[in-house]
Amino acid sequence: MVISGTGRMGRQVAAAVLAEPGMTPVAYIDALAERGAMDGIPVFREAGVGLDEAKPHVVVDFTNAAWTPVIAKAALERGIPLVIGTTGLSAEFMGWLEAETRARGVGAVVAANFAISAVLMMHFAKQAARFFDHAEIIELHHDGKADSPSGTAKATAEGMVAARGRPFVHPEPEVETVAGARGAELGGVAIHAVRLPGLVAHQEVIFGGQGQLLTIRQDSTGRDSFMPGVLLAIREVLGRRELVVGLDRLLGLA
Ligand SMILES: NC(=O)C1=CN([C@@H]2O[C@H](COP(=O)(O)OP(=O)(O)OC[C@H]3O[C@@H](n4cnc5c(N)ncnc54)[C@H](OP(=O)(O)O)[C@@H]3O)[C@@H](O)[C@H]2O)C=CC1
Ligand SMILES: O=C(O)C1=N[C@H](C(=O)O)C[C@H](O)C1
Repeated sequence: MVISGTGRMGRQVAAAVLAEPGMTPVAYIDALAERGAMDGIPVFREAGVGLDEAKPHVVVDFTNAAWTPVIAKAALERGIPLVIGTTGLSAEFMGWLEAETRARGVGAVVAANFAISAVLMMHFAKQAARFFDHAEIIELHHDGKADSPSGTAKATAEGMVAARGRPFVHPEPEVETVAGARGAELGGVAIHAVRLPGLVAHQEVIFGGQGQLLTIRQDSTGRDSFMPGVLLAIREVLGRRELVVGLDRLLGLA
């Protein structure tokens, strides 16, 4: 296994893979890395060189929307399947990945969230979506997070709108005394992003109706929450020949 990214998630994946029978982290690839090895694992800075030297069965990427297209291109050119957890990826890149995996017959799994509790939270939010006209999302993350809103929040809102077949009702303020007070908006769902030290990754989906509220809340209290999903995706991607978006598809939920 080659791990793209030596950040919080890359290193957590390396530890999980190391502890998993039958899996070995053979190298990291990190374009910005200053050291030649981390945790006893060699670090390559150039994608092609790293893949040619390490010859992995799978690449796992947790980096940044600027880097993921680079490692994805290098991996697919070599026929190596990918598991991608990086969020904030462009629609253009996702379209390219869909076409490229299909054309080459090489698998890729892209999931905004690998925690089973988050996958279920998104699943339940989709189920509730057709019973309410109003919904808002509060996502809460650590203060080091690069992208806002979170990929999970976007995927949740998109899934809810698709499940319902039309946008939610989004009440606009008559007067907005501080710009952005109503948050971002996707398909009528207001999304509010909280960034604080002390948080890991959390989300509330709040549905409002006549005299009632439904709140679906999910908490990742540690990055170990993502590891069973990542390991499942690594195993599954080897048997795939095209792009799979969302862990729900690997869990029989979609
Ligand atoms: N799908 C899921 O379940 C989860 C997804 N994520 C997503 O994973 C991604 C990484 O998260 P996290 O590990 O916390 O982030 P970190 O900031 O800790 O790590 C990011 C990694 O990407 C590298 N990187 C950043 N920018 C670039 C660039 N322009 N070119 C090349 N490499 C770059 C960093 O290199 P360096 O350290 O050398 O600067 C680092 O190795 C995020 O998109 C996050 O949203 C996170 C948790 C769960
Ligand atoms: O950056 C993070 O930490 C996380 N990113 C993913 C996202 O953007 O949804 C998944 C999880 O929320 C943790």
